[in-house]
Amino acid sequence: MTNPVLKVRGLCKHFPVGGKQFVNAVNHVDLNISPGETLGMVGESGSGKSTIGRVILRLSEPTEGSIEFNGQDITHLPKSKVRPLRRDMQMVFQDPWSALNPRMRIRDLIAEPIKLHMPLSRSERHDRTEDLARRVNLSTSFLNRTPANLSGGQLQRVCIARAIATDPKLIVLDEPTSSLDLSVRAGILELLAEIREETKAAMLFISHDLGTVRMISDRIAVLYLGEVVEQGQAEALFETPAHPYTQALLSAHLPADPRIKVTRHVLGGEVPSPIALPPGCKFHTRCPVAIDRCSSVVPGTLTVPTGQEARCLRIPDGGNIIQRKEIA
Ligand SMILES: Nc1ncnc2c1ncn2[C@@H]1O[C@H](COP(=O)(O)OP(=O)(O)OP(=O)(O)O)[C@@H](O)[C@H]1O
Repeated sequence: MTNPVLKVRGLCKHFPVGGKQFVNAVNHVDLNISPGETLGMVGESGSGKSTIGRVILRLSEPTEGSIEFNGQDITHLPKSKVRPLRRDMQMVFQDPWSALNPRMRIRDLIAEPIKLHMPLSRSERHDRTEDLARRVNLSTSFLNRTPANLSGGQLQRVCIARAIATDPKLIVLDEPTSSLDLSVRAGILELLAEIREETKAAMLFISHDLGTVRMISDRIAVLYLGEVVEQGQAEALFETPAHPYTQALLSAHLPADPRIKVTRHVLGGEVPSPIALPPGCKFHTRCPVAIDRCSSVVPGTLTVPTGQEARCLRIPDGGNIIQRKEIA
């Protein structure tokens, strides 16, 4: 097996919010991403997706746990030593308009990371910039324009060109298609898939949209209140979701097709506050199949027959038990 590009263990991020209170945004997360692999991370708003992305790239400091990048422990690396690593780990954000300096030409925006990290001559940089524009299917006629003259999809292509400019080993994409029109999303996803094939970069693809995540991911991690409740191969996770939360997310997302026989789980109640996390399983307050024990016992991680890892006390009861209870 190839060594993972990214190995995260027991990662926690707690934001102090006055007094002795903390927002427990990320709680004991374990992740691996291999070269050429895309890990999709899904969860509702506030589940900690963006925070994980930022902490992994050391844009935000971890509270606990470890982050290994390319075999190097970067958890506590001083900022001065993190800076040169930026060449190898890049990020693409949701909103290309605010990610790009509106006063710069597209040419200079794409050349910026090259200038910062690669010892190339002026003409080599020029060639590389044009080559990058072509790789993201952006006409080179755009290069002398400023962002105001491009559409959202074209600007996101510029952001992707910047992200791949230095041949990074890891790219974190935080909702990269969410601000774009439906009609241009598929094109951006195709581009990302091509780039992954070409470059073998590891990708962490963050999205609240299951359909998008399914299209691009090899594996998927499902987050609830800052915790990975289920993680596994995309196919297995979509076909036979193990955790009641994954089942609820999927059934909410599924089209009403009478040929598909699934139990519909509709989640009741509110997401608890990350300042006062529930004891036991954090999902028990909304779980359709919770039993008394779930409110006091923290479930460990176990592997189900279809390969996913899930944290749920009900799974050892035989898995199917979760499917059986019909919630209207
Ligand atoms: N700087 C901060 N200070 C305090 N709390 C924060 C801070 N940043 C994030 N949080 C909190 O941490 C939790 C996780 O936020 P995060 O943005 O990572 O979630 P998310 O899953 O990316 O949500 P969204 O899809 O809405 O972006 C939320 O409760 C959020 O309010």
